[in-house]
Amino acid sequence: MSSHRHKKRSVLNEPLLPPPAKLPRTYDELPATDDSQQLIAEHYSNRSNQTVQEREASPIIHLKKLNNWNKSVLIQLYTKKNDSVIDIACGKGGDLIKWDKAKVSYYVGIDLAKGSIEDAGTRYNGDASHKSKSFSFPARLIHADCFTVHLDEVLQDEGPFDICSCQFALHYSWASEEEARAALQNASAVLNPGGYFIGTMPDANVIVRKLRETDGLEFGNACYNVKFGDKYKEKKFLRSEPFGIQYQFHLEDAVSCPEWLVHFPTFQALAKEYGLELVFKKNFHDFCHEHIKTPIFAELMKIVGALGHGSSRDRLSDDEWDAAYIYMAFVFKKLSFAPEKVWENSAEAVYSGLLV
Ligand SMILES: C[S@@+](CC[C@H](N)C(=O)[O-])C[C@H]1O[C@@H](n2cnc3c(N)ncnc32)[C@H](O)[C@@H]1O
Repeated sequence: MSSHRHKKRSVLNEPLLPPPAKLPRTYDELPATDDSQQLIAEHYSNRSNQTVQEREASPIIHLKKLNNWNKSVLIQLYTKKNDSVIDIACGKGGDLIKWDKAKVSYYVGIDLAKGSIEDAGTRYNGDASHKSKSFSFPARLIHADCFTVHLDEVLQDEGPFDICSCQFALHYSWASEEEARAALQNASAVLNPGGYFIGTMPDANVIVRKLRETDGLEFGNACYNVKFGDKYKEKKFLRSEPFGIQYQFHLEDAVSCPEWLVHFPTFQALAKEYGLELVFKKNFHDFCHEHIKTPIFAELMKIVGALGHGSSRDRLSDDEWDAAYIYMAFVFKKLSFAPEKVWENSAEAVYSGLLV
């Protein structure tokens, strides 16, 4: 008995996470949008696939690994064997292996950045110089704008799905109410009743709190930078205008483009309109602290090496841990009696499919 307990403790005690940051107060006021979709698509399309060596040399390698661990945990918590999955804003298919480990039966990945969809195809199929890992599930990759295209119509012969995943991307839909609604309508429309909408995105509470704590309109550290425009010099955001609150985001060696705050209470209320009920939301610090307690996830943390081995060069830095604090995870469940929502804006959007 005691040896069993001792064994368990050693798993829980190691690896050690830094303490969570103090949770922010909820910000109570929020307040526009320009056409930035093109910029976002180009930014992500133009990011080249890194080699393993380039990736390991990244100044935020431990943060990238920690983010991957968070996504893996979320996927493993909510995916059952043989589930079908739709990955909204799938990027370069960085989660394909995670879905393989979760033993899904079918995968559809969709992204606005054509270059990223092509890279995802290469990751799945391999290319002339690299034979890919062979995945145990069939996949379809589609180049489309997930926040304007009606995905249920595009995928009417394939859905509904058990899991809808949107990792590090939902905030791009908050450029306008139309896009935020379309994102949620899509997530709901492609899901089976009882299915899960899982995701990760910036934590607007933390961002607004940090903005208010800083003298100017800019904050960050060696890993990231957030900059608001003069329009927000009062640092007040109207609850009645929760969409289109843009800031410029830079994450070293990863992202440099406009992003939008997602006011969570509004997000939750909108999701409910589309038959999606909140299961949980959690800042990454709390999410990490909670799930590192589970031996298999602690073991996974060691395998992915997010915390490193403790030497000054090989460990999650304080700045990386502080950068993790600006993100959160969320899960919604599709109600079995979800309302039938009709698309209000039926503008036809262009998409092109790429079968892999
Ligand atoms: C930070 S990356 C995350 C990629 C991937 N989900 C991951 O976790 O590795 C954000 C992704 O959102 C995509 N994106 C942004 N706006 C989009 C839209 N309207 N429709 C589809 N994808 C979009 C970008 O092209 C980019 O691939």
